[in-house]
Amino acid sequence: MRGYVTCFSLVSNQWPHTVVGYQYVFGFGLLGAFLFQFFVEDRNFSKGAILLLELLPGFALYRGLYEFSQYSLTGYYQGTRGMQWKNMKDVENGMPQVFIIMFLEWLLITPFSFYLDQFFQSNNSSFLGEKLKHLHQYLLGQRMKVQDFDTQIEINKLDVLDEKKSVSEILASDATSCAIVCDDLRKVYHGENRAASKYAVRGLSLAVPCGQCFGMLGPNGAGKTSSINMVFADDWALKAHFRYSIYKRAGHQERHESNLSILLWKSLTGREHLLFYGRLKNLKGEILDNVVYMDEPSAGLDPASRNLLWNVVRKAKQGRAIILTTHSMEEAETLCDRVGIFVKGQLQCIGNCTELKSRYGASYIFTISTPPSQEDEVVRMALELSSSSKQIYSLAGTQKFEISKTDVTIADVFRAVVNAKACLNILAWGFTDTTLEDVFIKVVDEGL
Ligand SMILES: Nc1ncnc2c1ncn2[C@@H]1O[C@H](COP(=O)(O)OP(=O)(O)OP(=O)(O)O)[C@@H](O)[C@H]1O
Repeated sequence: MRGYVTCFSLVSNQWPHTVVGYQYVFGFGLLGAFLFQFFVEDRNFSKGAILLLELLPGFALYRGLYEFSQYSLTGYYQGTRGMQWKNMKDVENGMPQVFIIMFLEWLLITPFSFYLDQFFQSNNSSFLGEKLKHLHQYLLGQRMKVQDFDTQIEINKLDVLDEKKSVSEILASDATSCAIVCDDLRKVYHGENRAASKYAVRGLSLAVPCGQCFGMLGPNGAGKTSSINMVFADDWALKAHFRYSIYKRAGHQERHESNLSILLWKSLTGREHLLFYGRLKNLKGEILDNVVYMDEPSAGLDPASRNLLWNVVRKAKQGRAIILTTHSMEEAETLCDRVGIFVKGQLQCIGNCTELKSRYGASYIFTISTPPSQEDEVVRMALELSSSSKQIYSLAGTQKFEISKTDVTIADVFRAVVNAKACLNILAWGFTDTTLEDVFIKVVDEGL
């Protein structure tokens, strides 16, 4: 019995499986005692049918134990020694078949149990477990489908291409002041069961020098945390595409090696890999200790604590590279020397906030609030200011228009509002240059 419990426990060490294992053994014990045993003892019952029943592991085990008990009972009353090897030849006891069946089933069930064990443990991230999952998908005819899978990820944004170019130059040069250099970083989440796999990070190339704070912006699920986790967190595998500036620091002769896959351990973090290879190259601690990352650090903080945090970050920036993810445009403008906006795992634009605003902000934003009944007059007024005025927001009398900078001057808008006050009940109005938030919305809209 114990052998079978062990066999079923192998399926998983989680208790529900063990309970099922015990129930199986117990159930077959009862069936054996109240059903199968009568067939065995009935001399007229077909031997072939018994053999078929013994193909069920529980019955084969029961038959073996039953025969052992019969021999020991006889031995007890007749003074013999119970079942011995020579008794294997007795045609009536069927022990050779039992041993053969159990041996063959052991050969089959052991790897199968191991397969189930690896496959069903949801938190199993072992290499073998992953391979078995893929094998399972393959066997089910579910060859791994990677959502929007492109082996060659296309980048058509000039600023992003420039960043990629400078990463290549940094990797090609002997010395660099960059604390972080990511080259073509990618992350794929393999779908559970029949779900398609997904590219969470698509070819991120980024160089962050010491003393710079880089802001990662993007909508929920854009791949910011996945990118950061690949560099820093404990339980993520590094891809062979990912190279750290450590190799550059390690010396000229390492360049060739850095372009090849290096030995990566799943149990080590990006930082620990850095330390390991760095120490092998006799690098000093301070080189390895100059990177900080913050994932939405001010989320949930009150304004006073947030200001305090921002001051600390500003001070900490000296001599360190900081990567920060945030949904607060104010935080990005306050702390970041450069920002990158991510959409669907891909960097859509990169640069400092002023650059991005002037690049993406060819328009002013004209906001005006009136009673809802006067909305149409306001739209007419915006169109009079510029025929290309574009309404970008309208709710309960508050409307926002995008007006090209080449079409109007600030004075034109002031004049139009003063004139409109004669016939419209203007509750509030504003005229602003493009904000980082506008850039964000625009870039995200384009990228989706
Ligand atoms: N463990 C995981 N398994 C499968 N998919 C995942 C896993 N973690 C993240 N994803 C998916 O990868 C994509 C990127 O997620 P990620 O958390 O990196 O985005 P994010 O930009 O940090 O989002 P947020 O701003 O909400 O933190 C998302 O579509 C997410 O659903």
